[in-house]
Amino acid sequence: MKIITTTKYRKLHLILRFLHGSKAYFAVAVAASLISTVLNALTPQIFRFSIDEVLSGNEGSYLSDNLWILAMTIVTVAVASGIFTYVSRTNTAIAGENFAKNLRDTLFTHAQKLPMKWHDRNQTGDIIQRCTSDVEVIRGFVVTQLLEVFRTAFLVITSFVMMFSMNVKLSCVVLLFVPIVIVYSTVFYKLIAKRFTTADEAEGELSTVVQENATGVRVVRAFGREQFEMERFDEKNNAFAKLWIRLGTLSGVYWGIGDLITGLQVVAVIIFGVVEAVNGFISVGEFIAFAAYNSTLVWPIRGLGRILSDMSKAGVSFERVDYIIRSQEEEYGKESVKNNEAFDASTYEVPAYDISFHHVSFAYEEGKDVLQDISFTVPEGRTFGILGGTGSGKSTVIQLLSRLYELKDNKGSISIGGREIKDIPIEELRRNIGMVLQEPFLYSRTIRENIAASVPDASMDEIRYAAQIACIDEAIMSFPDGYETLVGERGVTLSGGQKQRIAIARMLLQKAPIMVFDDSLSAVDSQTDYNIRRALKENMKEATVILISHRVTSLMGADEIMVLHQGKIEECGTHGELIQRNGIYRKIYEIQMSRDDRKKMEG
Ligand SMILES: Nc1ncnc2c1ncn2[C@@H]1O[C@H](COP(=O)(O)OP(=O)(O)OP(=O)(O)O)[C@@H](O)[C@H]1O
Repeated sequence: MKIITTTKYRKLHLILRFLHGSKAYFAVAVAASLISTVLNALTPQIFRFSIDEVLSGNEGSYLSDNLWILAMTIVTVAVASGIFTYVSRTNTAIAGENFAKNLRDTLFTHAQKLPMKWHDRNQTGDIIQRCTSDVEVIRGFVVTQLLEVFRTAFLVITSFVMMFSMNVKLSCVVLLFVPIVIVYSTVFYKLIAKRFTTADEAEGELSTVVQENATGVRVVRAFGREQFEMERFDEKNNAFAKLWIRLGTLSGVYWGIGDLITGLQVVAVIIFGVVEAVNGFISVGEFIAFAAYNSTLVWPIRGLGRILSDMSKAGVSFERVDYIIRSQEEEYGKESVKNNEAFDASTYEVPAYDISFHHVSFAYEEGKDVLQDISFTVPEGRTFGILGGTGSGKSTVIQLLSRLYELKDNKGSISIGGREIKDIPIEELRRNIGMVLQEPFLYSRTIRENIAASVPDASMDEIRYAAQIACIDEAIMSFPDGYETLVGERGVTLSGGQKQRIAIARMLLQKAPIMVFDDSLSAVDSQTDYNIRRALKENMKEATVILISHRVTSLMGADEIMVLHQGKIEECGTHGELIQRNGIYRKIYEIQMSRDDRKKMEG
């Protein structure tokens, strides 16, 4: 998958966009975190004051006689800091979850609108990973690391203000280490960024293998491909593990060297602090407070490396997620229609339904035409059959008709009712074309919901009527739960023919004026195929129908039949004309039908 560059500004823009509706929570979280940091910075000062007060031998002073006041102050500050930490965490959680929800919503909605070409180019596993784990990495960055960056910056400033106010020389010693740690962390950040990209891509490949095997488990078993698939999985799994081991080793080196720098910093502060204390430039209380500030600084500054490394991970995830967000949506329709504010897809009407292909050529990939100079017309209300061997381009014809793939300029034109389909708003076009695809897809929901997917508010009578025409009502009623039977992994396993008929019922319910059957009766027996076609003819007289099939019997009744061969029209005519012509159609017919069958059909 191509990675596009997402600049810092773009990332910031995305963060602000998806924080929409929860910016206030985020602001409260930052403010509460900063207040808690200030409160924590006060504690060493109270220590300092207490120690110096007691050691000064200033007996009789009010505070040395009432040390409980100092103790209570420390407790009060700790409690207040705890409350602000709580406020910060809860608001962070709300902001973070809203952020992730907005981001997931956008990705899902946008992915729905991306063209088929985009889906062909991108692996499902990888898309899933971008919409799930990458979103999680970004969420973690926004709610944890980003807040930590604010907090660390504020902590460093507050601590240095306190330290410089006590002893400039000693503060400079601590300050010396800050750029060393930051430079060191940044170098590490750069080093690790590329490796995270590779690791994420490897995770995507691994998910794809798992997803393919989960969905294609029957094929894997049927062809005895378990060993092959296990080896394929092992290969991806090993590559993935190796990448993470390398990342782990790199992190180990980073943390090891980081420990060394921290140790040196602590030693330097102790040595210089003792020297300053012995020379009387710093009191014992100040020295202890100094040591406390130094230790509170050490971890956030060291953590900066972790934050930066997580930021590099989030940076990669941002690019991966942005790849989806930036991908161009399907062209909606003619610009003039799209930009017309008064446009309402629900009232826009395709004028009439006769379909015309005019010198259409098409290639999925550059230079490899799968359709060549295809021209035909289907008058409104007629049935048009397409016959052809596998890969001859039958499905491509209907995918172009519904604009699942766009026709290139100068490669012919397709029109419905005299109007070019590129000028018809895509929503409207698809609302008028009911399609049953070669491999019907059913949701893991009830049969009723699956049929009603095309018209969610359809009545039970309408649903049953569609199912009766598709010759599936009886079978559905024989299930104990009838139309409420759950389909899929947690429900019944339907046969291929049953799935096809449910998909047909779903399409019939849509009552589209154009109906397309892409080899969608291949899994039903000839008798059921005939029953369905007869019921369709009786009940859907007005519809313009395109029927794709390998089976001559399915097409014989069509008003016109087009025979495709390697993307070209081989023959066109009625069944009778094509039989007379003695060409490829007749050959297929004779192969498929025994003489007795032919007599029966013709008689
Ligand atoms: N999304 C795609 N990307 C690239 N090539 C494709 C795509 N879909 C189909 N093709 C290629 O286009 C050619 C025509 O495919 P099409 O699916 O239209 O054939 P078909 O006649 O419907 O075949 P079948 O009867 O096997 O379904 C084939 O060579 C196929 O490999």
